[in-house]
Formats: sequence, structure tokens, C-alpha cells
Amino acid sequence: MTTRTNAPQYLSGFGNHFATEAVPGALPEGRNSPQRAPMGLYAEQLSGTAFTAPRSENRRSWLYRLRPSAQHPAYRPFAQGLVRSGPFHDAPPSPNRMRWDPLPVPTSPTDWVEGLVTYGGTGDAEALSGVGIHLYAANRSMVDRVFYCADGELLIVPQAGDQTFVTEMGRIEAKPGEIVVIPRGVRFRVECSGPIRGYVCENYGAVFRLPDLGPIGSNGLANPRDFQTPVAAFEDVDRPTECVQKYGGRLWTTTFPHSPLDVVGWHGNYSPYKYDTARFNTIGTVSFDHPDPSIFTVLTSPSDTPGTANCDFVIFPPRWMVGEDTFRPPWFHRNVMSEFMGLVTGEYDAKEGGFAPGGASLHNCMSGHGPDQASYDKAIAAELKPVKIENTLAFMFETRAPIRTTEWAQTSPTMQLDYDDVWTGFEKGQVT
Ligand SMILES: O=C(O)Cc1cc(O)ccc1O
Ligand SMILES: [Fe+2]
Repeated sequence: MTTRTNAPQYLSGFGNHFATEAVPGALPEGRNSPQRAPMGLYAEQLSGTAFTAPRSENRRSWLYRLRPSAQHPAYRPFAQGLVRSGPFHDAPPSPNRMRWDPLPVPTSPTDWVEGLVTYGGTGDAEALSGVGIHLYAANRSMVDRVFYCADGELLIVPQAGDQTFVTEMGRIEAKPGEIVVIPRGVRFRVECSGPIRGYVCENYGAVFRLPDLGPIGSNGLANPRDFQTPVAAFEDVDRPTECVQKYGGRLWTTTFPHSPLDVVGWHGNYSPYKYDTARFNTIGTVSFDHPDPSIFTVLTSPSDTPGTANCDFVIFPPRWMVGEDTFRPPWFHRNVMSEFMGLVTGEYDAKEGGFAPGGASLHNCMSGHGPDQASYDKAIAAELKPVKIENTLAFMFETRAPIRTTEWAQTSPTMQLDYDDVWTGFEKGQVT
């Protein structure tokens, strides 16, 4: 057995066509599928879009591996646990605002797959539209087990603990503050040396991409060069390795006679990546009023309707607030888009308490929400000097379709049954 997993190194750029080999000469020159691939490797195309998708949309990579991916027995059902999928008919749709305390760290040994809990989602995995929203809490590495999702791309937001994503296309080390995107179909193992937690947006729809910048111009928000794709790294492991996949909403398992993380070289533009949100070029008002949070969009999965995302991934990072004569926190609002929020660290400026790191909230289509009483009182009394919001990172998965929650999410002891009370005490305006 040999394992060649070099310290992670990354290739820079969003959606680039990369070429990387863990062993020089693993990639064929000038063609994808020569009669015999170098070193007796097996060439495999992995497509993330239809072959005929327009060039600007088209995503595929060529993988050169020790053994064909096809070399495995049939998949059988795997313990479904708390993983659910669209269409979400687990529980009736609810217009209620919801908030949850953080997931407790598990007390028994739990790896990333076993620690996944679905809170809700939209759409239908089989219709290639919508999202599944999951959280995870785990305390041990996946051992001789890998996972892949056939139902969607995974946007992972680590919240606690350092987490390594050993993927078949290379190794990604991530810490809270960074995000990791694993394309549909790419196999990986999550390793950790202690408790970890995080959030997952499983994107059934069009792959995430950078938003258009419009009048912002050619730079800003998340800059393409800050996205990091791992260099090729492989393991030559002949121990049986379980492969769990999510397919058609169900979890399935099979056992490969070897580790399927055996890609010695690959090239193409369909690959996992990470991004450090500290690199986000946050843009805000330098005059007055609180802009729509779309200015904080890191990645977007478009729908067929222009400007109306299947899912936007939006962050609320540290930033200066300088607006004059302005109510600076998020205003009261009712939106057609639905908002699932999480908090990686710190405090969120619309909530003085109750929204804890590792917690989550949901404000669905047309549900009134905004600052809680304490944040409101503070904001209308504040001296409007420049203030830096520091040591915080909240985020939002914003979706075009209302988010349906799972039965678990609606009945979990972590659900805050008194959440509505944060808006009960407001005094009446005085009309004279
Ligand atoms: O509800 C929220 O806290 C998210 C949000 C933030 C903001 O600045 C404006 C609108 C919005 O939905
Ligand atoms: Fe909102």
C-alpha cells in the first residue's frame, strides 16, 4: 500500500481549465483517450453538464485512475438516518419563522456521513432544480469510507473544527471561514481530529458560479483568483473501501475492493474548490440606506428566470458601516425569495441574542422579519460614526422557491418555540 497525499497545494482561479498530475507523465499529451493511457491508468470522463451545454456553461474533467470507477458490486440501501431530499413532503409547508439552536456535538462516534441532518429544502432532486439544506456535527474521520452525491453539488460551510476533504481530485484543508464546493459525483472523505460542525447546501440545479457584477465593474465581491482547486493527489490502497452515495434522495452503499480515491492526474474544468471568505471584497453604501444583501453574493446557481436564483450563497462578513441618517442593520422586510441563514462565528447585526454560532434560521416567502427589538432600539439610538462590524460571519442560502422543512426540523428540541417573541414588544408609531 502506498499513499501519495502531498501537503495540499492549490491551483488558483474560478472555473479554470486545470491540468494537474501527482506523478509526472500521468496525463496523456494532446488527446484525452489514447489507445493506452500512460502508466496503464484508466481514462474516465466525468461530466457535470450535458455534453452539448454551451461552451460557457460546459463543465467536464478527464480523470486518469488506477482502476476504473466501474469496478464495484451493486449498491444496496444505506441507513437513511436524518437525510431527506426534494421533493420535501416529510411535513406540511409552514409559513412560520423558525430558528434553531446549534446541533449538539455527538456523544457517540459519528463521522461526517452519519452526522448529516436535513433541515429542509426546495424543488426536486430528480427535476434538477432546488436545494437540500443540511447541517452536520461529527467527531471522527471517515475511515475506509467515501461519499458522493449524485443528486447535487455540495456547498459546504464549515462552522467548527478544522476539516479535511480528501477528494478523488485532490486534498482540501478547510477551516471555519472558508467554504468548500464538491461537484456532483466527486467522491470524498472528511477527516477531522476532533469535533466538527457545518452547513451544506446541496444544489440540485445549475452549478454555482460567480454572480455578474453589473455596474460594480470588472472586480469585486469574490474575485476569481481566490478560488483554490487542489492539485491531483491519490491513494494506492487495496483495503476494501465503502462508497456511500446519495442518489434519488436515498443513501446507498457498495464496497470497492480498493480506495476509489485513486486519480493520479486529471484535467478539465469540473473540480472541487475552496474559498476563504476573508478574501471577499465587501461592498456597501458610502452614502445612506442599507443596500439589498445581493451585494454580498459569493456564488449563485441561476434558474431559468433571469436574476431569480435557484440559490444564492450570500455572506455577511466583517465590514465598515458608514451610512449617514440610516437605519444600519437589516430593515424589516417581506421577500418573495426564501432565506435560510447560518452563523459561523460572532453575532449577527439584526439579532442581539438567540442566533448562536452553529444555529440556523428560516424566513420563508413573504414572512415578515428583520431586526429584533434589542437591535432595533440600539440602531435608532446609535451615534452614526463609522463603525466596524468585526469578528463575525453569517451567511444565507437564498432560494427562489419556498423552503419546506423536514419533520425533524419542525419537531427538534433545538427548535426555538419562542422565536416569534423577538418581534412582540415594538411600540406603536405616534401619528400626530
Ligand atoms: O433577513 C436577514 O437578516 C437577511 C437580510 C439581510 C439584509 O441586510 C437585508 C435583507 C435580508 O433579508
Ligand atoms: Fe431577510
